[in-house]
Amino acid sequence: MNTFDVAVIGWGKGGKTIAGTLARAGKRVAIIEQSAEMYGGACINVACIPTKALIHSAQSRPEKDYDPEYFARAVDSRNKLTGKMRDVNYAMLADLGNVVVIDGVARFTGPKTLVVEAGEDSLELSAETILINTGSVPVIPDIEGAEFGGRIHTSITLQQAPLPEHLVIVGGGYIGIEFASMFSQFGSQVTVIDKNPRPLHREDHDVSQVVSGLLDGVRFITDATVIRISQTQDCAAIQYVWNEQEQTVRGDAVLIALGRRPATDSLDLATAGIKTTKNGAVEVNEYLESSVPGVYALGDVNGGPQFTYISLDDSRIVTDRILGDGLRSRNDRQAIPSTIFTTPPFAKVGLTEAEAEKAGYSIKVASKNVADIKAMPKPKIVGDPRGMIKVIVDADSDLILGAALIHIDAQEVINLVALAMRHKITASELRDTIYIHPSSTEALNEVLGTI
Ligand SMILES: Cc1cc2nc3c(=O)[nH]c(=O)nc-3n(C[C@H](O)[C@H](O)[C@H](O)COP(=O)(O)OP(=O)(O)OC[C@H]3O[C@@H](n4cnc5c(N)ncnc54)[C@H](O)[C@@H]3O)c2cc1C
Ligand SMILES: NC(=O)c1ccc[n+]([C@@H]2O[C@H](COP(=O)([O-])OP(=O)(O)OC[C@H]3O[C@@H](n4cnc5c(N)ncnc54)[C@H](O)[C@@H]3O)[C@@H](O)[C@H]2O)c1
Repeated sequence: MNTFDVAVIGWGKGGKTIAGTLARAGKRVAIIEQSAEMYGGACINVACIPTKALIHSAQSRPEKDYDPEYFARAVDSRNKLTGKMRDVNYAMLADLGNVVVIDGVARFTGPKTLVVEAGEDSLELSAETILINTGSVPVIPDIEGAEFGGRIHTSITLQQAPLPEHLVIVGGGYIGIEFASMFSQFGSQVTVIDKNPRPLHREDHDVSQVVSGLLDGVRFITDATVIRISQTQDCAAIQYVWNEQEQTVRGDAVLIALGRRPATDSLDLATAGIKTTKNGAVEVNEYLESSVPGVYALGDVNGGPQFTYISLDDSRIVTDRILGDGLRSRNDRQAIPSTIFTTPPFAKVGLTEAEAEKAGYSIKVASKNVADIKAMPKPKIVGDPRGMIKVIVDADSDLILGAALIHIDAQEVINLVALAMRHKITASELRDTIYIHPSSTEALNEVLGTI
């Protein structure tokens, strides 16, 4: 039996960060990854970075026509970028004297013991501290014919397939909207089907409407129940019920984007006595420790918000637990921003207007379309004055409760608003702050001046 101080299962953002930190602090660390194509985790290989590289290529293309060769070149240059990042990520751990990289699929054989299997080979190991960082996998819906393969894609396989002429996306959430925006800019015809009355149904009506409006030419079918997906050599057919009538839409590729669930199937958690929640996440306390002391779960696998920066923050909590004073916890988290990388991007933080009202706040809403904001020249300079800025303010305390920003640079400006929320900087203070000109942030002077 090989013995380590720490075993990390999965090379995700949180796991790789903490593996390096603990190794540098003198711990003997094993990092176990099931695929050599995934050294560095989902973010750099198949998720955040490659999709944003493709989005950048799509945005850089002024034409709107269907151009599969341009797409193939964009995929090729994206693959070169991710290949380089994978090599750098591998070396960051493999070059550390205290780290052993183990290739294979890990599963528990006891609370502190694992077996790693790779083909015919297997390796047993034990560690006092085990960090589960296995990420998430796409949800497969209970819809007839909804099996990945052929013309039916996950967000990962679609990125490597030929450019579809007509892409049908089932699910109008983060992935659905980002991919609809990107593929329509690559020249594909795109249809999005969602079961809810509108895409991004958790957002305020006006916000969801402005985001949908950015997606030029994309057809949205909402309030629809998909009942069957089938494929032939020529096309895929998606049958759905809308307004009590059965309808069919055909495309040459289908993307199923109905959420992602924690990747725990391969781990045999029950053998170790590690409890899971009803959606299969590792059940953890606020310090991310599972029901077995010394076994922690970081990133998507613990059922928290599915973002790379949350996995990174999970690593701060667990590092503090192992090397620090152990006080940091996920209860400290406030105002977590997120961005959907449409063109221009949609960034949000905190409560929507509807959520704030439901929570009983007395609110003021500062809202303006970007085109009407006089003191916001940046979008006009770059030629894209679409979008809106909406900020929800607590009328009693003047604190910001939430914001939705849809404009050039929104993914940057949202970090400022989130910081203001965390540090209780009031809306009036944000309104009266000096900002760079010309920038997108300076819009806050004017928009917050409306309330
Ligand atoms: C298309 C797409 C775009 C996204 N874009 C963004 C974005 O722009 N910004 C953002 O913040 N988030 C984005 N996300 C979400 C983000 O990718 C995830 O939240 C993040 O990567 C989760 O990281 P993690 O640390 O949980 O683990 P992951 O990075 O998922 O790593 C888990 C690793 O564990 C390995 N593994 C699994 N089981 C085993 C096992 N039994 N044994 C050994 N190895 C195993 C896997 O191969 C994988 O490498 C996106 C997601 C998708 C799908
Ligand atoms: N830019 C980013 O940060 C980024 C980008 C992509 C993904 N992600 C992460 O990945 C996660 C997963 O994204 P996702 O888009 O798969 O999930 P999601 O939860 O964001 O969206 C799922 C969508 O599917 C719809 N839906 C559910 N069941 C349906 C059905 N049977 N028929 C039709 N529609 C149905 C929902 O109404 C919702 O709009 C996100 O929650 C996010 O955390 C982040």
